[in-house]
Amino acid sequence: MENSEEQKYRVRRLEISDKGKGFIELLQQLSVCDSVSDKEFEDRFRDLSVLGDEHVIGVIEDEASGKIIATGSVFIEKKFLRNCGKVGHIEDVVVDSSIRGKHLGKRMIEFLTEHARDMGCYKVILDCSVENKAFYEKCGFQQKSVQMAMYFA
Ligand SMILES: CC(=O)SCCNC(=O)CCNC(=O)[C@H](O)C(C)(C)COP(=O)(O)OP(=O)(O)OC[C@H]1O[C@@H](n2cnc3c(N)ncnc32)[C@H](O)[C@@H]1OP(=O)(O)O
Repeated sequence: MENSEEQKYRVRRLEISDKGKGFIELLQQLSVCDSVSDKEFEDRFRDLSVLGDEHVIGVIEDEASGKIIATGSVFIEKKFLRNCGKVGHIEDVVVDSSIRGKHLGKRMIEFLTEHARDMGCYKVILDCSVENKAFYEKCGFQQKSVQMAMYFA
């Protein structure tokens, strides 16, 4: 991506005004997220803000349209293992369907993994579908283990 494009599509942290810029609609392209009121959004935003650098949500805003077109999050798990080591967990990565394939997903992953590295994590991990395995490999990840889940709702 050229420098002007890099400037245009820079990753920044989520801001409280981003709900009005299509942030929730973007998340809907990943999973169920259809009834978040303004109050619920603000309450959750404040809950997460208290965590500071321990939980970061990145976004890319399209300056032309003012819409949020990519997002992803990373939270930092503090462990006893690895001599009180830390692990970064990447979640909720999505690029707007109109602009996929232009390396915005990769930029988002770079932002999130760099944050985990800066926070002193010894590794960063994520779960993904088989369809997205090649994308994460291009971002430098390797397949490890098996994903397990138990849903309560
Ligand atoms: C931890 C999680 O959140 S998993 C959930 C991931 N999100 C989703 O599934 C939501 C729907 N999908 C998307 O939003 C997007 O397709 C994403 C986030 C998976 C990828 O974002 P994009 O911006 O389209 O990917 P990007 O352009 O950065 O791709 C980087 C490289 O991976 C490749 N790539 C991207 N997706 C795929 C794929 N599904 N299969 C094979 N290669 C892929 C690209 O061709 C590119 O290769 P290159 O470097 O050789 O040119």
